Amino acid sequence: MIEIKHVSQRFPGPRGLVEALRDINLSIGSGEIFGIIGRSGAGKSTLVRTLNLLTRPSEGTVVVAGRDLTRLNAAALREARRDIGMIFQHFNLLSSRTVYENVALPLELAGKSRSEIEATVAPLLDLVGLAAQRDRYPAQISGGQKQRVGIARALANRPKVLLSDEATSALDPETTRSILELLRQINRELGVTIVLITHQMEVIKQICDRVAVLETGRVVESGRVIDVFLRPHHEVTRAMIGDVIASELPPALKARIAERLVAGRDHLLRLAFTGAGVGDPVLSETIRRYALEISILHGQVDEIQGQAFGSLAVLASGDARQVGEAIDFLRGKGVIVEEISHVE
Ligand SMILES: Nc1ncnc2c1ncn2[C@@H]1O[C@H](COP(=O)(O)OP(=O)(O)OP(=O)(O)O)[C@@H](O)[C@H]1O
Repeated sequence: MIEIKHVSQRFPGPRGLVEALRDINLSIGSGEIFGIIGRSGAGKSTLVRTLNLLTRPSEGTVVVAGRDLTRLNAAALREARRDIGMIFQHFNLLSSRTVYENVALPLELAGKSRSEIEATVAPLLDLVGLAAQRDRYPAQISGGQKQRVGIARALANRPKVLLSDEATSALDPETTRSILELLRQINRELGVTIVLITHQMEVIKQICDRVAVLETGRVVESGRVIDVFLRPHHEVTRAMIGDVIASELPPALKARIAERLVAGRDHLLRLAFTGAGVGDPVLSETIRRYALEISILHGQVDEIQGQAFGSLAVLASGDARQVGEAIDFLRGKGVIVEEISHVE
């Protein structure tokens, strides 16, 4: 549905060119919920603006629903943008218009008749749960309800793609969950492809099928959400999924661990497991079988789209052969084990 090929974006800055996006390549399938996550300044806003060509990339192509947006003239681009709905962090509603009139706006701009507008807007308000609020003004509804209006408005032109730019960042956790639930329902019922730009891993965990991690304008990691959680490669990804990585341990502990790693009897391991493994006593069984001493440095149990996921950082003491056998045993039980050789 969306093919981003070799997209780079450079802006003139006070100290020369700023490379906001560097050779981005992403392929997002029809009906997918795809997350793009990154820290502040990573290039998320620039990427989302490039996806509907609000910003023209310095290089590369953006194909949405079979059309290369970079090759269209202004009129054709306006037409192509009807396939792309967008929702925003601050909702961008018109305060002088009611809920109904806000949702109707894109249809008015497209020259639809009053009856066509009513026939489209009424079911959309039902879908987002705002039928009873149709004559209220934005100032008279909650933040979550405002975002529901934003979603209904974005769907008015029956887009194939919905772009969400930090749409839940201004909402409390419970409202965030309900908005994400609504987006998932829209994805399933209407088949709309959704691209979510966010800095919140919670958003990715709750509804995304796949994720790309953006850092200094590059995609540093991408894949199925569960796979990225199980085997994060990049430090930024680890930090974002809340994994305590060696470099984030308290300095005094880090120094002690570094000494113990050098001495050779200790091994710093990251264990990750999913599904049934989360409830299994596999670690205690390993300790018993291989006569290891294990100190747990950090642990978390989480849920990714309803699937349990756990990760642990442990220091295992024992001779190299014992530890090696224990690692093989854990891997045999479906645990993903990574040995971290040094702490900096
Ligand atoms: N119009 C512009 N002119 C110059 N530099 C820009 C422009 N837009 C973005 N940048 C720079 O590009 C980089 C990426 O910015 P961008 O706003 O895309 O990041 P972001 O990931 O959305 O960050 P945030 O989460 O803080 O909004 C930053 O270094 C930013 O200063």
